[in-house]
Amino acid sequence: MTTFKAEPSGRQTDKLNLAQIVEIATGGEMPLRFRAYDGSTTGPADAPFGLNLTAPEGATYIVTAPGDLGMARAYVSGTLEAEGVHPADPYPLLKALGGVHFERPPARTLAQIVRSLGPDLIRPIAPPPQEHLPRWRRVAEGFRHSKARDAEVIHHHYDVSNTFYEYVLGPSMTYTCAVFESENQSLEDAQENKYRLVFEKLRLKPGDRLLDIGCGWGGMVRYAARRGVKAIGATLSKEQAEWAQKAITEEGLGDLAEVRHSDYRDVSETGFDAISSIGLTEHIGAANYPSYFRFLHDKLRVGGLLLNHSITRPHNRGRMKAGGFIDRYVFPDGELTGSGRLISEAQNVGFEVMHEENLRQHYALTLKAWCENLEEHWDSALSEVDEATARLWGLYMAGSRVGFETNGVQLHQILGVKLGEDQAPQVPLRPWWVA
Ligand SMILES: C[S@@+](CC[C@H](N)C(=O)[O-])C[C@H]1O[C@@H](n2cnc3c(N)ncnc32)[C@H](O)[C@@H]1O
Repeated sequence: MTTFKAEPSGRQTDKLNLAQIVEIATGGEMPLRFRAYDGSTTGPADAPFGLNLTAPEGATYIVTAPGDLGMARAYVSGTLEAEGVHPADPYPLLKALGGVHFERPPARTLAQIVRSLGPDLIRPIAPPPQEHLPRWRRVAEGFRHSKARDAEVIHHHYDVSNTFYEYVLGPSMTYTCAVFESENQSLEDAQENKYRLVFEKLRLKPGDRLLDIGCGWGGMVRYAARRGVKAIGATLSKEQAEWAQKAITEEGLGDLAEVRHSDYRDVSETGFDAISSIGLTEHIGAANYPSYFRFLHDKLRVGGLLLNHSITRPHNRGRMKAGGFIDRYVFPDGELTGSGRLISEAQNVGFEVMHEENLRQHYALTLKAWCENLEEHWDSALSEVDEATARLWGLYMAGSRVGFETNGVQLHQILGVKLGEDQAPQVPLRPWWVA
């Protein structure tokens, strides 16, 4: 790779073309082919993947919102085209870009860039105009996670189209990390493994009562009901609840299973034998962890078990918000912390934490399978959602896969048990499930 020189043109007064600006932004280590509408090019000409900046609008997105937000806006607007990859799965391109250190250039170089782009490009610009990509209002901490705001945010992500999710997720309609016995196992089998693992960790048996919060399309609820467990699921997504109730009826599980369109905080029943929370914690915000775990503790009988399955950070320091385009377009208000923080918060309300398991490699495989599904059903998917939405989903799933592979994020299952006043042990001596 060539090494970037701070003054590629030799004189600070010279105007830079778009390729030179990209060279500066990537520290001279552009691993992809890059070409722009001004005719300039950079990066290795024989690289298998490339980026093509087709219009000034794309340049403006990139320069006015530095980092992944601007790139993502340009990409979903179609003014930054990826070459050599399918839009359902830009993973190879993102993986190559993952090695680039985007550095802020020195002030004089920045001034030169601004001069080069000119006032037309350095101007405020609305985000891509697609209606389905609302620009999320930033709200102050105290207003995030009100029931109304959470309902709005969940509606945005989950009520896209059940059919679109069927294409991406496959028949299990499970939108969380699967558990793979081998890299070649099918997604369907791996999702079944995950449900079995949760079911067994929770020591469920016929006649028990399970509460599944953030239940999605009801996969866990139906798995448990098929095995004689009375299961209630709660989801904030109306479309999910309708889909799940229909599936419950069609399978003849109506006596045992129920999925409600409801905030988990509105579940009034108590005395559950077990609670599963699979992919919900990411949505609730770290400030709410104490009330979240206290609520779940209150809902269990003594000896009842909680299985908390969620994306985590690999450490317990620093910022928790996803930031960038994920925060703006995919999971507004989502927050991640390390598993240590989740375990502490569960312990602080009285759970005895018995076990934790990190499944990060499994989430990378799950995301790979979702991208493959989207690619296979691309044309049909485009009759359900517009192309910008489909491209956005491909981008965020492939980017998340890179995140799990590079340990930017992890996935933890945490198992806790509610003790009685005497603090007596409530579970067998050794783990009772097959890993
Ligand atoms: C990533 S999905 C996981 C769905 C499901 N557990 C699965 O594994 O497929 C997250 C779920 O959390 C739900 N959710 C988020 N906030 C919620 C809340 N406050 N109350 C109830 N459900 C919520 C969403 O509606 C969605 O069903």
